[in-house]
Amino acid sequence: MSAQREMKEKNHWKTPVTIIITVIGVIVIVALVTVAVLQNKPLLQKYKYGIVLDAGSSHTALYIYKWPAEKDNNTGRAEQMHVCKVKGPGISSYAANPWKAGESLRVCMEEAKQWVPGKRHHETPLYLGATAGMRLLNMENSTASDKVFQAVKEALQSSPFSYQGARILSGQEEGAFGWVTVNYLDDRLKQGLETTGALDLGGASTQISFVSDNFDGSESPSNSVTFRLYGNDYNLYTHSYLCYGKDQALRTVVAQQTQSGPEKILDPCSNPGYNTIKNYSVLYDSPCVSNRKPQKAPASFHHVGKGNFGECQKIVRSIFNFTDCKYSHCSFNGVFQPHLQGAFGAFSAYYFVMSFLNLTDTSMPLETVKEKLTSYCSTPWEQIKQQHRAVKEKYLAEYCFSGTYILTLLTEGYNFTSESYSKIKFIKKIKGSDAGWTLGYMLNLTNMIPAEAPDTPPLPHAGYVSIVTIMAILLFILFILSLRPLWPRCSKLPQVV
Ligand SMILES: Nc1ccn([C@@H]2O[C@H](COP(=O)(O)OP(=O)(O)O)[C@@H](O)[C@H]2O)c(=O)n1
Ligand SMILES: [Ca+2]
Repeated sequence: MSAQREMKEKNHWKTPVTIIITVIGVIVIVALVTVAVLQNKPLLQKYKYGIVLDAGSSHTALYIYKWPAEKDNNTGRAEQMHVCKVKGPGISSYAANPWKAGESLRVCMEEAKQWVPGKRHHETPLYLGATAGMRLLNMENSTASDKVFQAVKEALQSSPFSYQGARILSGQEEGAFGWVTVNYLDDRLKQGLETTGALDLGGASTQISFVSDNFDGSESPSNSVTFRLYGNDYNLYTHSYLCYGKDQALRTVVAQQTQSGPEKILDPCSNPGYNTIKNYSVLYDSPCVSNRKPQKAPASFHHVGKGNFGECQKIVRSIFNFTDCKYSHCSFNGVFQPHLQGAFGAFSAYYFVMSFLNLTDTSMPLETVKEKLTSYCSTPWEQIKQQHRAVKEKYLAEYCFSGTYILTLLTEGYNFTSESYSKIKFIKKIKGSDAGWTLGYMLNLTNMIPAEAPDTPPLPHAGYVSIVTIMAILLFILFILSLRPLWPRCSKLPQVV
């Protein structure tokens, strides 16, 4: 055999070896990179679910949340998946027939079964939290309140979900969980960023919650809520004003006016031309106004609109007590409040009212806000109705009062100045989830926000993938080099002519 042929045969044998080595090498690289890519990343995203019913004074809403199941508690944010508005009034309105309170929830409970996958039903926690409407009913008639809870509990327990209880939230809880929701959705807690204050306006109570550098809780411990979240300590100032939700405040303002002339009131907070007959017993059916009830009241009164912002604001002011304060600073009614600090998110009725009145832009000077309210209040009732045919008359009739109340509460009650007012954002949702106490409440009860910061990996996921890829390629090159003695020495081959 000639030297040339021998060489060729050797090459024939070596080519498949090289191919096999290359294929194995590629497989190893692909396998290593795949392992790196899949590290911590579930192949199929599975979700967990949680349900919270917000039993407010005016209505009940059922919220369904979902979050990635495979991830650690502290990664993958929980988000709102669906909301179901319960038909009819809030559960406290069923004091006379409690079973109807339970019945009212059934439609939304059925809807929830469609949204949460069947095999997750039994492990999905279900909570109901009641706020100021039930706080008032409980004060007025605790037996009726217990019966409403019994009915609600039975309705919820008959669902396939994992019922975790129905209870009245304290004002502090309501305020604090609203703050947790806003800051959680904004990713401020995990990143240890400066937090946003929370302003919640309900129908029967209103809450203000914020972190202030000069508040340590010592001056008024009842306003202090402490949290340790993701390794950061928060000392939150929070207060809930019972009877200062917009529906109870309106009741108080109307009741205030019936004291001077019980047959007819000429109300500056209602549009001119507004004229209805209202029932006294309905107006006074609340512990917020019962002390204002006239001695000899007729069965009904004429509620006539006058439409005057300035006069309306005077009456609104009169429901606040600005004089008594035993602390260094007070908001109103002798309640301690530290200096306002930072940005605020204002949600629930703050948002509904201000968005209707086109007043959500807080860069607008307070003077302009007043001018716009003056104009809305003085618009004839017939014109208002014609311009907003799709809006419920009950809401329409109240916007002059509600706008005036919000402005007065913020600027004179909480002491927002023209500068700090511009730091308020009127919001409904953050990243698709409603602002409100429900999400914060669920995160707390399911221990989804850890007290300590998660052990952050020294490198982000992409870093691991790059390093493993580079190492795999280097290993492969080394391996190929180690096989050098077997390489066909092409350059030394004699030229075949
Ligand atoms: N579309 C809507 C829905 C609610 N609202 C008001 O938002 C408030 C919600 O209060 P709520 O029922 O949560 O009562 P609280 O128990 O929180 O005091 C009520 O005053 C409703 O009238 C509104 O102004 N527009
Ligand atoms: Ca509420």
